[in-house]
Amino acid sequence: MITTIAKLNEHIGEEVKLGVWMYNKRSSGKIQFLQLRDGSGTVQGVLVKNQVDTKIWDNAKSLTQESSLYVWGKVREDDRAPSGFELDVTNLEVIHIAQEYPIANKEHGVDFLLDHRHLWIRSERQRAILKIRAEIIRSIQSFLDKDGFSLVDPPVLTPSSCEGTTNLFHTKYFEEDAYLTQSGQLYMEAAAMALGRVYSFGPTFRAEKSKTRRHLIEFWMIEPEMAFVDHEGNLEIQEKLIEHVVQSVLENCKLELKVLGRDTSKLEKIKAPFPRITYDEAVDILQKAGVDFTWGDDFGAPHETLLAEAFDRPLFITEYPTGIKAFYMKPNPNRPEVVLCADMIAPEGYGEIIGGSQRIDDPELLEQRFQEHELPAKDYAWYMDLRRYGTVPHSGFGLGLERTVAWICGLDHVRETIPFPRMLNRMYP
Ligand SMILES: NC(=O)C[C@H]([NH3+])C(=O)NS(=O)(=O)OC[C@H]1O[C@@H](n2cnc3c(N)ncnc32)[C@H](O)[C@@H]1O
Ligand SMILES: [Mg+2]
Repeated sequence: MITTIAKLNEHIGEEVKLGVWMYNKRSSGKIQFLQLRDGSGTVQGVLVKNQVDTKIWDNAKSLTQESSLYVWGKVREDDRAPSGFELDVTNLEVIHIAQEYPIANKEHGVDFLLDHRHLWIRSERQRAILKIRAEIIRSIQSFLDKDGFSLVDPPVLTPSSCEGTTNLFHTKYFEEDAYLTQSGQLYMEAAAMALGRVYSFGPTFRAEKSKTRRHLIEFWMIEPEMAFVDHEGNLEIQEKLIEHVVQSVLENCKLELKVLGRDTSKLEKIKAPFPRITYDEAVDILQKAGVDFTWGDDFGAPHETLLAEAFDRPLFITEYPTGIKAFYMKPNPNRPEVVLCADMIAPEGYGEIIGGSQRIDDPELLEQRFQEHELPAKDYAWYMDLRRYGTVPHSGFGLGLERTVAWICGLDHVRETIPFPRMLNRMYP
């Protein structure tokens, strides 16, 4: 019966059949060692010349890197093997002899690997990253579903902006102008008035002409939105969520974290509550550290790194100046020049992974913000209705999936965190 490498522990001593690709091999003349993978894991197939038909031996010899085959063999425990098992091969059937594989088992440049991303994702490292990405998604949804959140899907084609008009992706919607969504938030606010606690999970788009290790043009965001939850309640949900996600990856992705060589002791420390400093306190820290920084400016990556390095878990920076934040953010009632928002800054220099805030729930103030931000009221008439018909205090946040994956995996660049990265000057493959 055909099984998978991940389930070999259920078949110790048994003869099994696997569908695999051979990603490497070595031979001692009388024994061939086939490095096999099937997407669920890797195992070494051992072929002994005098124990199989010549035809099987020759078929094995003909295998090239990434050739596909069925292989039969007896599962044998071997604690020297990463998976704990080896396969004593008794038969094999070639499915396809791969052409000369472009990604040889050696170093390649980033652009070459990105040009071959459709093949690069087969490598053990990239597979490990994508498995951890999948676990992060699973654990986020599990946490939110258990906490009474409902998944709601916002539109991707939208008539207006949410996060400013400088990085909108414009397209045509028949005769009308349309924009790829920057954030599902505004629609999540409508959904929260219907279902209480909701979240969206999907691609979002920012035409940002910035080539940094944190920015993608298309990235995936999880956007929870909660009716009757205030600023502090928002932070508490975020820190519990991140604690749960990190613990889930530590529990369920041990092998993948080992493949990446990730120092998991740093992840073990990620426990709520997370430290909170205000924007004012952050400015004070920077200025005392000799950084030339003016109140009212936004933080850049170096500032976030310096501020976070004093902490071993994510840091909330709260209450930024109203003037540098989005139109929808609720001002602090006692100090209107700052808003009830927070960025969550990951440790180890990974920067902002979450942006969130309490939303303006006062109709007059929101009308005023549309004028201040020169936003066409007609495009937001539906959004104003949320304040005309039973407005309530509500808050939410956007978790950037790729930046979270980069931090938890300990990666240098977000391009490895998404199956097919869209970056400045790259939309292929
Ligand atoms: N529902 C909400 O309240 C979300 C809110 N409307 C929003 O979009 N906030 S954000 O612009 O800070 O983006 C949120 C997160 O989205 C990530 N982000 C934001 N922009 C990017 C780019 N360009 N590449 C990768 N990741 C990005 C990053 O982790 C940010 O913290
Ligand atoms: Mg932000």
